[in-house]
Amino acid sequence: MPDDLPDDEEATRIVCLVKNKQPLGATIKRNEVTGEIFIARVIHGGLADRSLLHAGDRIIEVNGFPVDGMEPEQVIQIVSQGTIMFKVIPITERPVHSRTMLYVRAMADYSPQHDPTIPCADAGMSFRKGDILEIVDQTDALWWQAKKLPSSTACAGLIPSSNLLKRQRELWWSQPYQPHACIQTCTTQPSCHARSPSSCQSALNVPYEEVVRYQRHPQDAHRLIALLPSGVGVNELRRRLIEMNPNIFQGAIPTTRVPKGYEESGREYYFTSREIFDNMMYNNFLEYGEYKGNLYGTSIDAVKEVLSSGKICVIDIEPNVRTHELKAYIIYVKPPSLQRFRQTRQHSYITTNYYVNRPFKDEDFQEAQEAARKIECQYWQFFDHVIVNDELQDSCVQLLTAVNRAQDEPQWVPASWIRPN
Ligand SMILES: Nc1ncnc2c1ncn2[C@@H]1O[C@H](COP(=O)(O)OP(=O)(O)OP(=O)(O)O)[C@@H](O)[C@H]1O
Repeated sequence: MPDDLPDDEEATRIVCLVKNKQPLGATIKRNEVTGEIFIARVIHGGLADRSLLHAGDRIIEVNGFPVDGMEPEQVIQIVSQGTIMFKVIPITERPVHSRTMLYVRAMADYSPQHDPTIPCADAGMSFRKGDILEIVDQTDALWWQAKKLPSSTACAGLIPSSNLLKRQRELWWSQPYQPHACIQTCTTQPSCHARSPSSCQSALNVPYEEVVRYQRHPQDAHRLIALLPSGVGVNELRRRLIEMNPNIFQGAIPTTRVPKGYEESGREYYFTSREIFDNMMYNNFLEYGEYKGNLYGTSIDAVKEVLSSGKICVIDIEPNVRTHELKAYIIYVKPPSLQRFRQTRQHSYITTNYYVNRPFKDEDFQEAQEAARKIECQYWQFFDHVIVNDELQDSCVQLLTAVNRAQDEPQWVPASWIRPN
């Protein structure tokens, strides 16, 4: 160090880095009163972070040019590719990073390129509803830093904080929630609502749902397996699963539908009369609905009975079953392309409100695809697994694999299921 340094000279740090095409991973701001340029935020795992630049450092020079009084845009122009030398006065008291272990499931789609409010679109991270995000920094009340899981990159991206995204509901939450027309949530008993602390409805009011990794203990009850929607073969898949091993798999939905030849009451469904169904409706159902002229219900007690017998309960119903008690694993059965739909269903029969077992028509495929589009808009974020029901045999294998994984391997579940308060 030179001997003649003035006493009041502040300690500076020279940071030299070689920048390729990747972004610097930092944003800068100007103090409007003094004209001084500061590093506003450093993206976790980015180039600036790895080069030991910190939020709050004051930039004095870039490549030998003094930057005080410059517009931030002018500074950015100097920071192009190649070797960059920053002379900075390091921030004296670095804020303690609130590095939290927070994982969330996104309930909305987000694209930084379409967000006029983001401080730097290049530093932003896009996500789709249903994506699991690791929130690595919540220091800023408006802009969090996150990584999308499973993540191969070390570098985080900017995303709107929960509060900010909530305020931008119209912009990002393009599909407001509309309950399925034929399913009515049971309102006759207030306890029905209390039974579903983390149902879809409550999760739809927050932009991010906190999640944790959960693995069922071998001695715990099995997770409920819910297949949806109707019309793409869920009935057939469920039936085949149960048929494969009726000692392990069982259904638990009361219905007023007449059993098909191969069905047994208490195995695929509980076949019951309208009078008994009506009585059950008032004290036993989480939800119920009419489908093709027959009533179906989610009887919480029937599901619990199957689970407490040690079996795996498989139902086909709307995903209102997201409760900490049942820890439902939701499998979405998606229609294949129109062409594959036609090919695979050539020898299959459909039952509608008016016909029992008639061949499939093009309208049926179009209707199923339209219904799937709507279901995806409303519920995609809640699906734990997606099976495209193309080749039936193939779908059965996929279903069995998914069901086993749900029971025996760690999965993301709402945090409220594990710590209800
Ligand atoms: N992948 C597939 N390939 C060929 N046929 C299929 C396939 N999946 C289902 N099917 C057949 O399509 C018909 C309708 O299937 P299924 O009864 O499972 O309908 P669903 O989607 O459960 O609707 P619903 O609730 O109206 O019964 C059945 O004959 C079934 O065997």
